[in-house]
Amino acid sequence: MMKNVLTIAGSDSSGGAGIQADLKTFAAHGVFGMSVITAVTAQNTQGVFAVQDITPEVIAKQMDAIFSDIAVAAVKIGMVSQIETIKTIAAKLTEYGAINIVVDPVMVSKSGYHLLNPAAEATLALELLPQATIVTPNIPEAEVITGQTIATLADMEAAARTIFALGPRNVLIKGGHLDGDSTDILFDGQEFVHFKSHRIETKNTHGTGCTLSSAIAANLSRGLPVTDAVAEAKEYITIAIEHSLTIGKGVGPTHHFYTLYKNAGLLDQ
Ligand SMILES: Nc1ncnc2c1ncn2[C@@H]1O[C@H](COP(=O)(O)OP(=O)(O)OP(=O)(O)O)[C@@H](O)[C@H]1O
Ligand SMILES: Cc1ncc(COP(=O)(O)O)c(N)n1
Repeated sequence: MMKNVLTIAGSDSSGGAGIQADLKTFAAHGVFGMSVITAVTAQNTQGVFAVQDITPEVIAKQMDAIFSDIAVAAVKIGMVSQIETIKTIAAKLTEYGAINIVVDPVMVSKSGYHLLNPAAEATLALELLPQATIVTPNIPEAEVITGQTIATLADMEAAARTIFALGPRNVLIKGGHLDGDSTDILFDGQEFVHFKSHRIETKNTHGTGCTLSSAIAANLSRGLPVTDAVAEAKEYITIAIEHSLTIGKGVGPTHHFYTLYKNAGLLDQ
């Protein structure tokens, strides 16, 4: 039976990141996507120009509407903006006993806009990380959460240990921001697993983190163990970046449906 997967995140008007990337990723994985919108951003490949946060009351109502009616097999959490937003989401996840929770601790957009109020960073770590099946910070986010500097794979492993101590069951530190190969490191409290891909030379990496975390959530919803869920998600994002789309004048999006379109003979249309 098709699994139902929820994203709790912000809307990206240009469709490359946030809710839009998440729903496309869910569709590409054959799961039924649902969304709780935390904020509406006016955004394109060049920057973020305005943000309207959705009130905690309306976020709570969106979660009630979904969880009171539909079985949710996994939840991905992205942009969460404000302290009260985070507290509301954390309380509702507890109330409904949500499972397979993937927390992507989105802080600053590629274009440099603070999508998370810096005053809410500690709340995110305290309230959401303990509920996470897996948390997926990029390097700058891992540096903020830990206060540690990360320049090497060994630094990534050390930061993963520090973040694990905050309560998530697994930590995946993404290596997209280091030079050289793009290696993501998974830590389950016991062992490290490295997921390596060669660095793809492209400027089009808008929404890569959103896409990876949604792919992990989709894979967890199908019952895959965490290591397999991450391995398959890493393959998916690598293909999506390899075939990224030069849309707009700035940092373009990735291609969510490359393999599906290829198999259906749709690529030349
Ligand atoms: N140039 C690249 N070549 C290959 N893989 C990449 C590249 N850039 C990012 N990745 C991969 O994409 C995934 C997302 O990593 P990244 O560090 O870019 O996350 P992020 O900064 O949170 O993304 P975003 O903020 O755009 O959502 C990781 O699996 C990473 O290894
Ligand atoms: C609504 C929303 N959520 C997340 C991101 C992060 O993606 P990126 O770092 O590629 O800008 C974004 N830009 N917008």
